Amino acid sequence: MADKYDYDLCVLGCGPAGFAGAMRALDLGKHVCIVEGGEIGGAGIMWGALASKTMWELAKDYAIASKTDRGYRASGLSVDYCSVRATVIQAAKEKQYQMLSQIETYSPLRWNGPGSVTLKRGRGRFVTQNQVEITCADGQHDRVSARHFLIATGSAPREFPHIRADQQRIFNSDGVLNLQQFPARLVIIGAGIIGCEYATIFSNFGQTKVWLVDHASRVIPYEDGDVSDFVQENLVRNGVRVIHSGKLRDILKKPDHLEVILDFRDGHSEVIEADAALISIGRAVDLSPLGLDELGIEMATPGIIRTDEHCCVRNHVYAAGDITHHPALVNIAEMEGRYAVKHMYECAKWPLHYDNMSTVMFFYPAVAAVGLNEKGCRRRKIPYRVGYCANTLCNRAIAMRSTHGFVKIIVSDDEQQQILGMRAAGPQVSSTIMSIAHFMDHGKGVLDVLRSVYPHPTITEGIQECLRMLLDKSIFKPHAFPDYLKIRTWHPDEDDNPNDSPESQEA
Ligand SMILES: Cc1cc2nc3c(=O)[nH]c(=O)nc-3n(C[C@H](O)[C@H](O)[C@H](O)COP(=O)(O)OP(=O)(O)OC[C@H]3O[C@@H](n4cnc5c(N)ncnc54)[C@H](O)[C@@H]3O)c2cc1C
Ligand SMILES: NC(=O)c1ccc[n+]([C@@H]2O[C@H](COP(=O)([O-])OP(=O)(O)OC[C@H]3O[C@@H](n4cnc5c(N)ncnc54)[C@H](O)[C@@H]3O)[C@@H](O)[C@H]2O)c1
Repeated sequence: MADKYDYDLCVLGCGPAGFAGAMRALDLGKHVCIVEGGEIGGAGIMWGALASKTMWELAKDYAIASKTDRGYRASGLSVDYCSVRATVIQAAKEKQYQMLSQIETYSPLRWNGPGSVTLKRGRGRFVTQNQVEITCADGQHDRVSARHFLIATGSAPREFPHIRADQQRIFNSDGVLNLQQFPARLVIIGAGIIGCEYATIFSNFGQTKVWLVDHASRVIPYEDGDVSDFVQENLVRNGVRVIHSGKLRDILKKPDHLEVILDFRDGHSEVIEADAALISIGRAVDLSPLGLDELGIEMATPGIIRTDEHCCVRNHVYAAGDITHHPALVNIAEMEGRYAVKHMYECAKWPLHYDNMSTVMFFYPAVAAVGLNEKGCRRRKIPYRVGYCANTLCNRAIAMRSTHGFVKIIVSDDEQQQILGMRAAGPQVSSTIMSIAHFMDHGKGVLDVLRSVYPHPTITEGIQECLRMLLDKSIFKPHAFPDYLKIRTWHPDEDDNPNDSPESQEA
């Protein structure tokens, strides 16, 4: 093993950040100990990204199977929550066992190559600069020492101080799989990504009356107004009742129902009777169990761990993933975990950068995002042009009978027309977003993208047509289809039209 320490690297947490970091250290021939106190895969697998996306896929398939506008109709369609839950758990376990299989493949008990991976189950806490104490589920303690540490212990659902998620009737995203059946009435508090995703899932299954409440005046309030409106319209079309500017006062547990009390800015209150409530008001980090004071790490703000641009907290201690307070995404967690290890062993080839990180929001239809939106450009006073093409004109979307969606591309308002950001909604956006993210990473403009001709019929042709439109060369013309094809320009010295400005929408 590694000189005077048990291991070269000890990784706390085996979610996306910890697992990716450990595997990169293995590539570099290091002996790694992973300490995991809960489920392998963390929020990336069991109660977060993979589990919720499995449920989203099942719900979407069910909604499509329920359609009656495509020349055929399914009969005898039925769904029960226990079967859905079993399928979701099966999917999550599939991934967990892939991770475990790889860990065991590189166990020092059987792998003789350079480096190894050892998994220890329990919650880790620093007891000295180079030593962690592990508390196992049965109360036993173990200690490991290492030269370097990667803290990747993630985040947890943010809670209301006065309302506990009992995971029986009041849930957060960690407990959704505890439901025993589809609730007849579900109130979701928080209309961010998790709230809108679960509102989509439960409304797609069609068994639950859903309310979606937020204290802001829009759903996904950090996106541009037109994107938020699009998402809200789809939720409402799916039967979700969206309630804005509602502050949750309390949730009263009655024997056979919940009473959800909301207070509004205009002074009135509303009480909703429901069977279950889901709280999705963001995520928070709890550093207190980690013993960071043993490392002499000062927390200027409670719950915030400061990392430098290399994910380094101090000398031999790094942090990656949700714990760093960068956007809570699997791709960011993995990127940081891998980068932190490369920096530890001085083999990082380029700096970390977060600017063109793509993300997909799993609504109905899904919405994908990369780079700046209009709000971001206006905040930074960047003059821009924005092209909008509705999927209504895209042949592939027409063939799919799924024209609900759009492509919106923002470019710099100069000769180069550098691509600054894109938002897209509709089928296949999780793949199409990357075709633009690559160009953005290389600082390319509209003309660079248009050198390639897109295959037909594909959803990506919407991107091509949108970019052509920004050069006044589109095949279909905004003048002929003003609702489907739009171009806007914005300059910092312009007075915003209050009805048009994405800034005017509350964030
Ligand atoms: C409902 C939901 C849906 C999501 N959907 C998406 C999505 O579609 N796409 C996307 O990119 N992101 C999504 N995310 C976000 C994504 O899951 C997180 O950003 C990601 O999992 C963070 O990875 P992490 O490794 O930092 O932390 P986590 O995945 O939270 O893993 C941390 C691990 O550390 C362990 N741990 C904690 N404390 C200790 C300790 N003291 N000792 C040992 N182990 C410890 C935990 O048990 C856990 O396994 C979603 C999140 C949620 C909640
Ligand atoms: N598809 C994805 O990429 C994906 C999916 C799920 C989660 N995630 C990650 O997980 C993070 C957490 O998701 P989230 O939805 O919990 O957080 P969020 O920050 O996306 O949204 C929280 C929402 O709760 C509202 N809110 C906050 N306090 C409130 C209160 N007191 N009353 C009413 N509303 C309140 C906010 O206005 C906001 O709309 C996301 O930011 C994202 O990074 C990503």
